[in-house]
Amino acid sequence: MDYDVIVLGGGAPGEHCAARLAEGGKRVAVVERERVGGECSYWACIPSKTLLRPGEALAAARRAPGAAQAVTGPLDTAAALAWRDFMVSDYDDSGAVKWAEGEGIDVLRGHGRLAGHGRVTVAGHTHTAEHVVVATGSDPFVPPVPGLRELPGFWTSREATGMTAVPRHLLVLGGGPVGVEMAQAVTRLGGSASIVEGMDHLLSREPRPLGTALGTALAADGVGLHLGRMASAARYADGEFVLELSGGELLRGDRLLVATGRRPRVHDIGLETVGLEELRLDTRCNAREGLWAVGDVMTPWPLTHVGKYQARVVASNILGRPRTVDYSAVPRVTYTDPEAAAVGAADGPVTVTVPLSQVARTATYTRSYDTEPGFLTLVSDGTRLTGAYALGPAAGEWLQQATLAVRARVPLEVLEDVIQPFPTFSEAFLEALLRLRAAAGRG
Ligand SMILES: Cc1cc2nc3c(=O)[nH]c(=O)nc-3n(C[C@H](O)[C@H](O)[C@H](O)COP(=O)(O)OP(=O)(O)OC[C@H]3O[C@@H](n4cnc5c(N)ncnc54)[C@H](O)[C@@H]3O)c2cc1C
Ligand SMILES: NC(=O)c1ccc[n+]([C@@H]2O[C@H](COP(=O)([O-])OP(=O)(O)OC[C@H]3O[C@@H](n4cnc5c(N)ncnc54)[C@H](O)[C@@H]3O)[C@@H](O)[C@H]2O)c1
Repeated sequence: MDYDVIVLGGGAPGEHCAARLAEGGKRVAVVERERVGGECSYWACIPSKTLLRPGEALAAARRAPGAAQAVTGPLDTAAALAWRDFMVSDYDDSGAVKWAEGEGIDVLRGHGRLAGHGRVTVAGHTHTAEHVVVATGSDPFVPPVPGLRELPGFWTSREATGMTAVPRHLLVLGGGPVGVEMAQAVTRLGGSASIVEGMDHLLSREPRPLGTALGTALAADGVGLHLGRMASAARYADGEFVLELSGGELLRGDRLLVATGRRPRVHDIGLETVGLEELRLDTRCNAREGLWAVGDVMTPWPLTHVGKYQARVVASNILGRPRTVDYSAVPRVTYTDPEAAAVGAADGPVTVTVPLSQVARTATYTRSYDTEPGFLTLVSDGTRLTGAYALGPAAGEWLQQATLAVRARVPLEVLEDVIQPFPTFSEAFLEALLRLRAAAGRG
């Protein structure tokens, strides 16, 4: 055997799996055909969060009397884009490769393909290993809207996160996390944006109240919202992209971002050579003897932290410590301002909502504390927390106590006995838990 484990795909989950295995004493190689670090590092999480941050910082200052008066000039777009370039290492993965080598991981450059059990062919050479971990990620999905797939020059998330100039008006097809984050980034970097979303609320995978409240916040930023609308045609005319909506309305923009979801990258990876027509995993993320998968290629939630979680589960199993995945408490955060965060179940027998305006932190955070959308919803089966979601400043940070509570199955009585610091957004849990216990008939 050349290796104990070959990881096919060097995105964040693949890297993470390889590092855990190398730490555990395994001989590991990662196969990567593009850049070590994958989508997240260069064209997804990192650049999108970096592009959102200048607008968020500026808006926070403008909401705080005293700081607002110090904001006298426009946002420096060139500096914001240069920060993005720095954060993606100018699209150069030599730092990531150096890191991998430092961990004792071999990087095999080129397109990898399974060539039978425990065999992976890269650049004409076949390498052998006891285990193979498929971590090939996902590609953007472009829907079959008439004219769209043939349209030259439309953006997917790669071009949007890599923008070298801010669009005057960005048309966004799809109101999921990619669409809403990029629409707000563009709007706050000095452009404008409209979102067309087929469902009747943004963030269609999340609870309706969360997507609806985010819509209110984005509309206040000036983002145009066309909800419950499908594009019936797309074209380029007179120097502009044109989206025709069901009902005949026309939207125009100098750029078009298609953000309508992603599909697993399973094309030409040789699944048939190991007798598989498709990847199906058990709760250990195992497809068959010696074949595992992590990350977007096979996941209930295509998120970096979920892929890295799967990676830890797989590494643990390969290292002889049996472990299975538990998806009951998957945290999701959309990094708009305000943030939209959710974990666990969207609905349950007992559900309560409290507005953020009633916690003292909100009033110390912004002068417009009672007019901005913000809330915390808790979902329970009557004895434990089974889900939670929130919209508000840094909601992705303070909602994580709900992630722990759901995952650890903390009884409501214990949660209510938790001391929350004053004044924090976390104090919203106090009132919400009181109401939850009353609603569950246990107050
Ligand atoms: C705009 C955007 C923003 C996002 N923001 C967030 C966020 O804030 N937080 C979050 O948790 N998630 C976010 N995501 C999702 C996150 O980017 C993905 O979940 C994550 O990148 C998946 O990692 P992966 O390793 O499975 O796939 P990838 O990152 O795509 O990595 C797979 C790697 O495998 C390589 N590869 C594929 N096939 C082969 C082959 N046959 N041979 C050799 N190499 C191959 C590819 O080149 C790639 O480098 C975002 C996604 C987008 C599009
Ligand atoms: N902050 C984050 O964690 C973050 C940020 C960006 C992306 N991501 C991940 O990347 C993945 C891809 O994101 P995404 O936003 O592209 O996908 P998505 O599947 O989450 O959202 C796509 C949206 O497009 C809509 N849609 C699909 N076809 C349409 C059509 N023809 N017309 C109008 N609307 C249509 C869907 O209803 C859906 O709301 C997500 O699953 C998410 O997990 C995460």
